Amino acid sequence: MDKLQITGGSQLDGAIRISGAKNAALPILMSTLLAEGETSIGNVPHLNDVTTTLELLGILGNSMTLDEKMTVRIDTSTIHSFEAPYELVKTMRASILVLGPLLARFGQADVSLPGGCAIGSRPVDLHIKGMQAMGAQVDVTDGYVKARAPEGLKGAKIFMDTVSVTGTENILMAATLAKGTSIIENAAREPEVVDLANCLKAMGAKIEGAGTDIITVEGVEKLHGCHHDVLPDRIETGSYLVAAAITGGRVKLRDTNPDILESVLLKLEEAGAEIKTGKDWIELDMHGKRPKAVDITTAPYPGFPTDMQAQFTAMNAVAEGTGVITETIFENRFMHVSEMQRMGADITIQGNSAICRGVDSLTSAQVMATDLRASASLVLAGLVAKGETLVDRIYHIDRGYECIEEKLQLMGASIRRVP
Ligand SMILES: CC(=O)N[C@H]1[C@@H](OP(=O)(O)OP(=O)(O)OC[C@H]2O[C@@H](n3ccc(=O)[nH]c3=O)[C@H](O)[C@@H]2O)O[C@H](CO)[C@@H](O)[C@@H]1O
Ligand SMILES: C=C(OP(=O)(O)O)C(=O)O
Repeated sequence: MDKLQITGGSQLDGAIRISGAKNAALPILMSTLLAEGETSIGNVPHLNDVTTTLELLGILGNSMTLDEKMTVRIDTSTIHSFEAPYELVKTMRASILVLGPLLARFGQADVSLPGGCAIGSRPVDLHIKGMQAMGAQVDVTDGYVKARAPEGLKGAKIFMDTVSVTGTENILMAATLAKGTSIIENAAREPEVVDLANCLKAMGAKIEGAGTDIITVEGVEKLHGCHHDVLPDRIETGSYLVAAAITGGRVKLRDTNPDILESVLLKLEEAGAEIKTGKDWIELDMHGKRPKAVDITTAPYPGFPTDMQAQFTAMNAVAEGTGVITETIFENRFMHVSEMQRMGADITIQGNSAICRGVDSLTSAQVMATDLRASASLVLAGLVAKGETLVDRIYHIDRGYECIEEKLQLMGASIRRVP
């Protein structure tokens, strides 16, 4: 199994391009199931989760082509299966996103239950309640969500008890082909939900309010193919900004969007970074300084993203002063802390908070990644640790970071993939 070997100590300095967002690409690729004819999706990131998604769409019977620029063309006219099997769902929870589109267009969907994962229990009850509210018969048996709506779905008013990103996306996709009007209240406002809504609108869907907490959908009879480019990955962007900040370096990130990263940019400024932005670029310069510790509380968008929490924990671990990180979205998202402690970090967990007392330096160790962002945070810690850090189980990283070692090398990091 591959590992990442990092020799700490280089101050990063360079410019790189940001890829399309994993968390937008996955629902958007799933949304092509709703469209009759061919849809093409551009700026798709080259990630393991994308490969899994294409594999799943292939199992359902779609014909697909992929060019060297990562534009995916999907033709749904040959769909012949309505089942997302356990083998794929267990490697990628976002597979649950086939539920809404298959049910809305074909009146049936069998999706393996994703189950829990390293960061928490992650139930899908809100997805199921949404489909039931639209008139589907849903049974959870043999480890599968089995949903039927032979007469089609009906528009409904749906209140989300908890703000759920993929829950909102699943219900939004289902509502596009339901008869009548659906209103999703307490909807997720994440930019990836807006990007999905924009793609659905290009297919002919009637949607208002995406990006607010009330989304209204007027169901239509059919959706058609379209072209849509996936928005830039704000979490990849944030991760490389922290990589520059933690090493006292500087970076210019291109093909990104500063407008969807406000909470993260403000925290980096509080940590002492100088930040400049343009329409599609961000420059961060730490001027060789050590970052100052910051307090963070994760929250749904526009709050501070839980997917950036581990990276800021790494930065606080070597920052000046003490920073408190509070995780409010997932119950078990501090798996990186015990690995950072093995590298000499002074972090204590109290309930859902991590109290980080910045140390002068970390020391290298062999560490193990437990989930995607935990893995990224260990790479960041490795960039400033004395000696050679070896990050194991990097298949987690390959789920969500395109060519991470090449991008870090371009910024001057000493990192390589080893067997
Ligand atoms: C593919 C994708 O886009 N993944 C993102 C998505 O995950 P995902 O959409 O799975 O996360 P949710 O927004 O649904 O989870 C938010 C909270 O709601 C709870 N919940 C969710 C659904 C449900 O039916 N019942 C329920 O109780 C979850 O356990 C969690 O505590 O949003 C998360 C929160 O920003 C991010 O960390 C993930 O990177
Ligand atoms: C938790 C994440 O992804 P997923 O929901 O796909 O597990 C993530 O992107 O950090």
